Formats: sequence, C-alpha cells, structure tokens
Amino acid sequence: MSEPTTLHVGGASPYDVVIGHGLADRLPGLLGEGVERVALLFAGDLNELARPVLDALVAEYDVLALGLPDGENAKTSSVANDCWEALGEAGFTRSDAVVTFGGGATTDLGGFVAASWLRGVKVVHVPTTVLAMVDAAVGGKTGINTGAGKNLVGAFHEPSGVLCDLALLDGLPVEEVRAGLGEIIKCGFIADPAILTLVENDPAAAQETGSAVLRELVTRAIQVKIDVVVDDLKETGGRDGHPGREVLNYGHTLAHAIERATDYRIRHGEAVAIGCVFVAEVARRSGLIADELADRHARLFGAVGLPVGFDGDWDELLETMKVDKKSRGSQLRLVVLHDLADPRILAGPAEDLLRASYAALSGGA
Ligand SMILES: NC(=O)c1ccc[n+]([C@@H]2O[C@H](COP(=O)([O-])OP(=O)(O)OC[C@H]3O[C@@H](n4cnc5c(N)ncnc54)[C@H](O)[C@@H]3O)[C@@H](O)[C@H]2O)c1
Ligand SMILES: O=C(O)C(=O)C[C@@H](O)[C@H](O)[C@H](O)COP(=O)(O)O
Ligand SMILES: [Zn+2]
Repeated sequence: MSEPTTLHVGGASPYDVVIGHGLADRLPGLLGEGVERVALLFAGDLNELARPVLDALVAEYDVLALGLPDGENAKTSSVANDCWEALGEAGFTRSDAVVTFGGGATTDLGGFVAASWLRGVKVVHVPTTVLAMVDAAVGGKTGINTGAGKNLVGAFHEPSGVLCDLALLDGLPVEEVRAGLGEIIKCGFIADPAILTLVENDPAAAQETGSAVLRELVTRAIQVKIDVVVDDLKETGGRDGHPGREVLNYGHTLAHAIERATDYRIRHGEAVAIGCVFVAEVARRSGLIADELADRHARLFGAVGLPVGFDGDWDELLETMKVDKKSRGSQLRLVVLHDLADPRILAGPAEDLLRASYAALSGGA
C-alpha cells in the first residue's frame, strides 16, 4: 500500500489532513498532549467499522462511545442535547476531546457538539464517506438542521486533525461514492479543472473505491477546500472579485432547498449536482458562460450517475432558497461561473431568470 499523503491546513489553528490506508494509530498524534478522555461520536450503523478506531482510543484514553442515528437524523438539536447530557454525566472538561467517525452528517453533528461543549473542545474527524473526506471533515463548518432548513444552526470550529482512511470506503455503497463525486466535480468547476478531465477520462474508475483515480480526486478536492478555507475561514469574503469561502457553496442554494423539500431523502451530493446544473443554466441565460461550459455540467455529473434534473414545486423551493446563508435581506446571492474556475457572486438575480433556468432542468423549457 502506498505511503499516506499529508495535506497541511495553515492559519491560526493549523492541522493536518492525512490520506492513506489503516490510519487509526495516528489518532493520538492528532489529538495531541494533555487529553485524558475522548468521546467517540460514531454513526451507530458503523459499529463494526469503528472497531479499530475504538481500540486505538481505548489503549490510550478513557473512552465514552456514543452511537448516533443514521445520516441526516443525527443533525438535530435533540441528538446534540443527548450528547451534551452524556458529556456532562461523564464530567468532560476542556482538556478532553471528541473524535467523530462517520459520514458528513456525523462529522457535522459531532463537530457542533465539540464546538459548543464548554464553548469548544478539541475534535478530530475520521470521515467514512467520500463526501465527508473531501468536504465535511475539513474546514471547520459544523451544524445541525432546523424545521426552516438545512444547517441553520452551527459554528465554525476547526478540527485538530482529519484522518481519511481510504480502506474505510471498501463497503461504501456506490450511490454514496457518487454523492461524494458531486462535491468533487463541484471543486473541478470552481477551482481545479484537472478534476474534470480525470472524471471525463475514466468515469468508472472515479466510482471505484480502491482506484488510483478516486484517490487522486479525493486529494485534489481536499486541496481545493484547504486553499479556500485558509484564505477565508469564516466566510467573510474574498478578494479581487473572488467569492471567498462562499465559492464552496456553488450549487448549494437550490441543493439545500431540494434536500429540505424531499425531507432529506435525496443525498446532499446528489442535490449539489442538480444545484450546479441549475446555476450553470442561470449563468448561460445571463450570457456569462458559453453553451459548452454549461452543458459540461450535466454531462459530467450524469457520467457518474448523478441526477441532473428535478421537478419539485418551484415556488416552495424559492421560498426555502431565501433563507440561504448567502442571502442578504431579501436579496438572493448565487455563486456563478464567469468562466471555468472563475467563480463570482451574482447578487439579486431576477426571479424570472431563476424560474426559467429551473424549468429548463425540470424538463419544462
Ligand atoms: N461541514 C461541511 O463543510 C460540509 C460539507 C459538505 C457536506 N456537509 C454535510 O454532510 C452531510 C452529508 O454527508 P454524507 O454524504 O457523508 O452523508 P451521511 O453522513 O448521511 O452518510 C451517508 C450514508 O452512508 C453511510 N456510511 C457512512 N460511511 C460508510 C461506510 N464507510 N460504509 C458504509 N456505509 C457508510 C451512513 O451510515 C449513511 O447512511 C450533509 O448533512 C451535508 O450538509 C457538510
Ligand atoms: O465548507 C463550506 O464552506 C461549504 O460551503 C461546503 C459545502 O459543500 C457544505 O455543504 C456546507 O455544509 C454548506 O454550508 P452552508 O453554510 O451553506 O450550510
Ligand atoms: Zn456541500
């Protein structure tokens, strides 16, 4: 097996993202000195898969293992409250730490618990999906959903380290691999076109968990995310017309509305694919990008089995889109491309433009 790759995330609280195979013994190194107790917050269904991580932790620390509900069901205030109660009963102090083990829903919830417990304790993420490795575990965004929408409560709380153990992906259903490719291809359009070429050249290998192609895609997408968050950790804005961290929200305004409208039955990465095709259509109709670049969106997401259309109720989706965190007052703001890897903010797009763009991908135009 090849050597692990370590990507460094700079900034005020620097940490490493390690990518490789069988990395559980690296956990104490990432947790650092002075930790006595560790809460392992894991996706409950992944009990067996979590065993090596649990064993590595038990060898060094007092461990409180807390199994969480599956997927998006973990991202609720009630699950966060259960975790706070358990940490309180166990007497967790500021020198203790959280380790998360699961997909992006688990790292989001676990990261939020770590951010809020005693106003912030250490957290190390062990992401177990492609999506969580390339996106959710890196960069410090944590959060839960509310009735009004996705990720509306949360905090920025950077991890002390991220372990991307590719061996954990062996049993990951292909639909989940594809969902991860939704965020990876997003990174290709906004910043690293080599990603797009890799997927175009071999879409089958991109979906194979053991392939060198997927490893390169994962590494490249993590690097895109690192480059963005190092410059604008708290999403306060970019420079020279670049949207800053908001760029990572490419396709997400519609995606989050679709997730809520379907009660989270559609995967996040699938919704992102649809959302990116939608904003590409907005950019095409605004005369910002050529047909070839707009069409490349549906072609690429489609090549790895991701959905590129949706036919839910537009008015309902638009209402939810308005609570997107990029909105300012009543004004929607979308990330759009002016060219490949040249993302900008489009503020206050006309509702007619949005409706027509949506109609195009829902088969209505
Ligand atoms: N914080 C961020 O920056 C950020 C970035 C992107 C996405 N997210 C969030 O991440 C979430 C989506 O993450 P996700 O796609 O990983 O979904 P998920 O966490 O819901 O996991 C998807 C499914 O895969 C299963 N699973 C996980 N690992 C497995 C494995 N190794 N083998 C077999 N099954 C496994 C899970 O049990 C679950 O059923 C969304 O809530 C999204 O909002 C956050
Ligand atoms: O890290 C970011 O910043 C992102 O926007 C990455 C997105 O892929 C991710 O889905 C994120 O959780 C969305 O954030 P939100 O602020 O729109 O809730
Ligand atoms: Zn996302």
